[in-house]
Amino acid sequence: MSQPPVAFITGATSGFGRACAERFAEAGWALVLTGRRRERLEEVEQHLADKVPVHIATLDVRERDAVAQVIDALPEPFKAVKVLVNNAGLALGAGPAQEANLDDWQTVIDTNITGLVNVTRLLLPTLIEVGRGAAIINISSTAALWPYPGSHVYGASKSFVNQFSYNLRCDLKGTGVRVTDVAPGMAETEFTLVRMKGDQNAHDKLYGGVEPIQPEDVAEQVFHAATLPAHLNINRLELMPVCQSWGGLTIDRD
Ligand SMILES: NC(=O)C1=CN([C@@H]2O[C@H](COP(=O)(O)OP(=O)(O)OC[C@H]3O[C@@H](n4cnc5c(N)ncnc54)[C@H](OP(=O)(O)O)[C@@H]3O)[C@@H](O)[C@H]2O)C=CC1
Ligand SMILES: O=CCS(=O)(=O)O
Repeated sequence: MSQPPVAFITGATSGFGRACAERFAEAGWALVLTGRRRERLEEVEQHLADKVPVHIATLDVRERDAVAQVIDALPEPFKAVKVLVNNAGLALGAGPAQEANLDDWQTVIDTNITGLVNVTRLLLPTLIEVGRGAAIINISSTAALWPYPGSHVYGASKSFVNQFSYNLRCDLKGTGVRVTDVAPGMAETEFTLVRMKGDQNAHDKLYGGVEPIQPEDVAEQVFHAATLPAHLNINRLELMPVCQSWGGLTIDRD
């Protein structure tokens, strides 16, 4: 009997990553689920393991050696990763750049840029070996392209993800490996709780009285992009809730 295809998802303990795990499981994919919170990984595993093969690995994507170890130690049925969902990421703080905490900036850069690069580079040989039909789905953000006050390093880190995705496509030409940059706008996950360091009021205020994107909405788009016919590549997929649009430029007057 043939093995199910394997999806490797970073940040599968919450939000988009967890919803992606559920979406791929629904379609019968085997899952490699990673994140820092072990108990959350176990919870997701428990929820999905009666449907599909699941391998969990506690992993901080910032740690290159740990990423290499997790990939090297993948059990046989999980080795041939066909889809990588680079989802792990965060923002920290929402105040102006001049008030930002430099350690927070470093964490955002290390996670959203270095972490994503670590996982991508170390899985590229596998993805290339799988070849036609393989896919890298990178979660960037509307903040990659649309500036707003307080986005500073977060938005810039997502611009990196966007351009890295395009540049990967250039280098992967001829390998069959697709690359898609998925750029969601405002979505209700643990993102704001993390960004605002546990401030539940900030979470409730942002998502109250509107209809934000839900994790399942993003998972559906990720799954769609990852399972297109093998000759097709969505380069960038930007997604907003209907309640969100642009505010225009601002002017500082005397
Ligand atoms: N919510 C939103 O409005 C939007 C979010 N995004 C992006 O989507 C992605 C997912 O965020 P979202 O689901 O919203 O937020 P959540 O906070 O719900 O999920 C973030 C996930 O990233 C993981 N993570 C964070 N840091 C690390 C790390 N160093 N190593 C490994 N895993 C890590 C967390 O797992 P753990 O803590 O267990 O390690 C968690 O599973 C992020 O890249 C975010 O920037 C993009 C556009 C909009
Ligand atoms: O990436 C997250 C969306 S936003 O908070 O930057 O608008």
